[in-house]
Amino acid sequence: MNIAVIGAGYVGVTTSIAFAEQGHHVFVVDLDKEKLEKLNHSILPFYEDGMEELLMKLVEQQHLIFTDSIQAAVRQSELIFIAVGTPPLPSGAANLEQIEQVSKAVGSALQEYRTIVIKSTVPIGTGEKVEFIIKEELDLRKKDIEFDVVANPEFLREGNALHDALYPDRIVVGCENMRARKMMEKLYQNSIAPILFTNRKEAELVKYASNAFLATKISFINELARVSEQLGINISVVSKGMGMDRRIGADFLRAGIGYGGSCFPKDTRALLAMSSEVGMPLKILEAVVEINETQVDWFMEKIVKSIGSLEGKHIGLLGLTFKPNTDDIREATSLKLIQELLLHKATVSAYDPKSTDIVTKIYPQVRFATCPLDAINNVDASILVTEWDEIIQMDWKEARKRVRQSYLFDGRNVLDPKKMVEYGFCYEGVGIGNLGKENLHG
Ligand SMILES: NC(=O)C1=CN([C@@H]2O[C@H](COP(=O)(O)OP(=O)(O)OC[C@H]3O[C@@H](n4cnc5c(N)ncnc54)[C@H](O)[C@@H]3O)[C@@H](O)[C@H]2O)C=CC1
Ligand SMILES: O=C(O)[C@H]1O[C@H](OP(=O)(O)OP(=O)(O)OC[C@H]2O[C@@H](n3ccc(=O)[nH]c3=O)[C@H](O)[C@@H]2O)[C@H](O)[C@@H](O)[C@@H]1O
Repeated sequence: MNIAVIGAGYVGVTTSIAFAEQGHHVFVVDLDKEKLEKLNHSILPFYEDGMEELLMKLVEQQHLIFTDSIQAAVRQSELIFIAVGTPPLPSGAANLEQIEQVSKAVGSALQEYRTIVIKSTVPIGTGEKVEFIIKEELDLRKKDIEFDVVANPEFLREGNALHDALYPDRIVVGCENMRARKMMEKLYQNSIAPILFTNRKEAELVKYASNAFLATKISFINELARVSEQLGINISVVSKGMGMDRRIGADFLRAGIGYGGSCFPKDTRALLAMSSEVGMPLKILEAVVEINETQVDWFMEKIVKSIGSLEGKHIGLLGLTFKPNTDDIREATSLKLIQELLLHKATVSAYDPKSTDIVTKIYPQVRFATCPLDAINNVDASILVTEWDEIIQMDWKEARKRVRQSYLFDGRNVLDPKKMVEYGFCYEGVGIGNLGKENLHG
């Protein structure tokens, strides 16, 4: 099929590559000419391991065409995917400006029947809104052209994006009639993933509910970690025990210094705003957001409790991105942590394999190291913020020799506490308590 994908962000580019890899011809549209130019030269606008090679192949085969013309893409494609951003407004609600702009442009480009598919994460009722805007444009042009609007939310994870787009757990398609459903069945006819057909609003809510539920698992375990610590219980063992029950599931039960990224914080707040708008604010979600927003503060309290005033102390941060295998620092907990450390008048060194350039611009006061060992050279405390393999597997024995004081805070519970104590660290995780105090003055 010929497919247009509007918006060349993480989702637009990844789904375009996945469709092209499945044999479709994809026109990728964006307003950002510089981005299009780079994509044309097989340079991704974000870091995702292994994706550039595939991009290069598909560009060479002309299965992927990059353009700034919505008109040309809409005219040549049977399916039009909308994958633009839906960033948060100050109220927490989603900003639909990009969606509205694209809907208008699609309305003014339509010449014959098209199925328009919303891939972006959008508030309940956006399908109707998009339909209304397109209809309005057609009325202005005095054209009576038929079209359908479908909701087909995306569930990919950054860092695993291509795999998730090619082999999703499920495909959710919200449509309002058989014609649209048939188009979507044709598109996904070779997919091995189960397809759930719903109405449009149901599909829109499945997306928010899924992200909110995953965020709930994280905040649940993070709050429980605070309690475990008081009780002298290791939360990692508790997570393991809970996760062995298939009804609960082991994923998203890892305690840490909080979730970040471009989606969980944004989507939980947007769902809260939607629920409040209909007079039913989701109490659980209010708590989920609050726990996440205070997790760094709680972690900072632990640090201060252990090492005392941070004034003049040298702190080394390991990892800055909101999770490993991405260069994304949107809503990364590292940013709040740096801000707090600087407020406490600490000196901060940091290492990250991918995001140093961006963070340098935000915090020029921070010294950016070239490798993990360099980041903790002569520090009073080391903090693991993002669980990059390179950081987990660094030479921790050597690391112990480099630090000035042996405090080690594991913000992701990924290091082996016993080994760290053996190497001479005083180790503290999230809900794991404090081990190796005897190493403090060694
Ligand atoms: N980033 C992720 O991992 C995931 C994101 N989502 C959702 O997908 C949507 C897109 O997310 P991202 O790709 O991260 O967004 P993004 O903000 O990185 O990219 C959006 C792109 O749309 C382009 N754009 C904006 N207005 C346009 C217009 N009028 N015409 C053409 N292009 C236009 C922008 O230039 C930009 O390149 C959001 O709703 C997000 O919540 C869903 C699943 C995963
Ligand atoms: O809507 C979206 O954009 C996407 O949001 C998340 O994907 P992503 O933000 O890429 O990253 P996740 O792997 O979900 O991690 C999010 C945050 O939760 C944290 N996390 C995750 C798991 C866990 O057990 N504990 C924990 O603190 C991570 O460190 C990270 O900061 C969802 O997993 C995707 O399904 C969804 O499509």
